[in-house]
Amino acid sequence: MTELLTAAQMRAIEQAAIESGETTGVELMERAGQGVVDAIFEEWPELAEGDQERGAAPRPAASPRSISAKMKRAVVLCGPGNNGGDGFVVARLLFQRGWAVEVFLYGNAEKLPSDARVNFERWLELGEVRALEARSLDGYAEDNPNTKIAIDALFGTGLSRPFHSLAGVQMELNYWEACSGREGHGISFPYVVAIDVVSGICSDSGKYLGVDDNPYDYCAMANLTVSFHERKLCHVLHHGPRGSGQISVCDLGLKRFVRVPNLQPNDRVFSSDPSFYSLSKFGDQNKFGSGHALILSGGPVQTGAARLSARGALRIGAGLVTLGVPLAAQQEVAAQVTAIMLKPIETPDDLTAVLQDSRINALCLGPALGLNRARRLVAAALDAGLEARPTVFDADALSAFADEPSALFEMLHENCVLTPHGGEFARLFPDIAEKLNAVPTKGPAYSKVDATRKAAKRAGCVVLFKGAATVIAAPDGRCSINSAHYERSAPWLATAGSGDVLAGFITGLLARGFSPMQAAETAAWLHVECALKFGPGLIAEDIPEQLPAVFKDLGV
Ligand SMILES: NC(=O)C1=CN([C@@H]2O[C@H](COP(=O)(O)OP(=O)(O)OC[C@H]3O[C@@H](n4cnc5c(N)ncnc54)[C@H](O)[C@@H]3O)[C@@H](O)[C@H]2O)[C@@H](O)CC1
Ligand SMILES: Nc1ncnc2c1ncn2[C@@H]1O[C@H](COP(=O)(O)OP(=O)(O)O)[C@@H](O)[C@H]1O
Ligand SMILES: [K+]
Repeated sequence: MTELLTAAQMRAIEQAAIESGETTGVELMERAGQGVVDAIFEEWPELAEGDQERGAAPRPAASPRSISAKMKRAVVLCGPGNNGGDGFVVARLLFQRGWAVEVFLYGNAEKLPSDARVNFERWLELGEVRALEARSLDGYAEDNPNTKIAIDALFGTGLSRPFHSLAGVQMELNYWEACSGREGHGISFPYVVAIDVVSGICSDSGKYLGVDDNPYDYCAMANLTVSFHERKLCHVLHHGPRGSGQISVCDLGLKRFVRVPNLQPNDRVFSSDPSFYSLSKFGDQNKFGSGHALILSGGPVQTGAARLSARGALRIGAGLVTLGVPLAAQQEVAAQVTAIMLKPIETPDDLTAVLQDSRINALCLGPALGLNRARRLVAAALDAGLEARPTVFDADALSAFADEPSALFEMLHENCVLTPHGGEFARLFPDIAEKLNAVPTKGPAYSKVDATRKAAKRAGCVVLFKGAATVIAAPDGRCSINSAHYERSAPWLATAGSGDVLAGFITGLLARGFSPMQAAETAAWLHVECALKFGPGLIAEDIPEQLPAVFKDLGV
């Protein structure tokens, strides 16, 4: 598992490294700038061709007047903090490779923090710094057709309030990002490279601060974002993935400092993957050794969702899977399933009777269950047979409590998992959703991580909040994110019934003995893997059928 850091955690790690005496802020900034340059040439190797080292010796050649039109050009936009400091380092390093580099500063050079100031002065020995104004980039790409790279070093982890003051510059970066790499009308546009965080995005939440509508039309965006040490939360949350382009992480040599005292295990957020948990089956267990999952179905013509869940639970390795079906839907379900078993469950008493079998060790309620049926069955589900039986609540089992979420929370126990999408989340946790959806006016803004942690605490169980970034949190603060972005982008997963399969995956893993947190994390990760395995054209029925191939790839 890799870690996803908040700005405060990153600062604490840097601080610990500097206080240890092993490094200095200036040295870290140099490594950061070098990392950005390395990442640029790794992403676009053709840009490195023909570069000739100028060496480090100061020379006055950077004056715009003495720059040849044939030289590759970079424009570097530096801000008032250390992110700007990284920008000055990048400017110097590109200059030393023989590039024409033009540097703009937003803010007062006198007020730059000390490390950034050092690099500002180093740059001044090589070239000029112009004041960045709203219209500074108007017509820039057209007037300077050899501009290959634009560096966004305006704000990084320190953005604390909305940044609208340079709307013209931000829109130009947005336009360049969209047009770069494409030839059109004889003009080529530079690639936009953001240092650490795309300027305008809050590092902890991934939200463009102060923005409530579509930010992709007018906020700064990047083709490549180069971050340091570990990815930040913004790289996987909210607007962050789309705004960041690709992510490259540069190692600053700080690994030793990750365990600084103020990083408590449950304050940390990880990127979920199944590397910690074994999916293999061992020994000579019989089928009951892998558990028995019960999935409750809705009534006639509403059985498809539960069947998808059941198929998911069986494929992921539950030893037995039974569908609990009302009498009127028995024939319909029986005609559609083979290895999956059926039990008539009409009333709460029927459910209580079935659950006396303690071998049924995982339960799923929700997919197309119907609001009334859900409301009637939940209490029996939580109260019968096995104590604290692992139980997944999805879809209708969540919405059924929209009027009185606390009635549900009072019944839940620590082995439950709630799997809301955005709408269901807002029904169960309206105040939290309101806070999450409000236009953020200052950073760090309230994030999906904050919201899911708070929800898990309130519900007293694991909450898996779905989306392209699925956030999973436990009441004690443990949290991970399953991100379907970048190389794991899986937009085909947003298809009817896909969430039902996920609920089945979690239930199946609970039946196999996974803890609620492990089951949710592993299921969410495998869900995306299945979508990637199948690719475009995926429908919900295909998802469970990819598991054998995914398991094979994993060596399960
Ligand atoms: N601290 C370190 O040792 C290192 C820091 N690094 C870089 O430093 C960055 C963090 O630096 P900082 O903490 O200085 O933060 P930033 O450089 O992101 O900017 C903070 C400054 O911007 C101002 N500001 C915030 N929002 C504003 C707005 N909307 N309009 C105008 N001004 C605004 C703040 O008051 C502060 O002066 C990282 O993202 C990374 O790029 C790297 O060099 C690696 C080493
Ligand atoms: N853009 C996306 N990329 C990847 N996965 C997504 C995306 N949008 C939604 N998902 C995933 O698809 C599933 C949809 O579930 P849900 O909304 O409950 O749908 P349904 O009720 O139709 O089953 C969830 O697992 C969610 O995390
Ligand atoms: K930046």
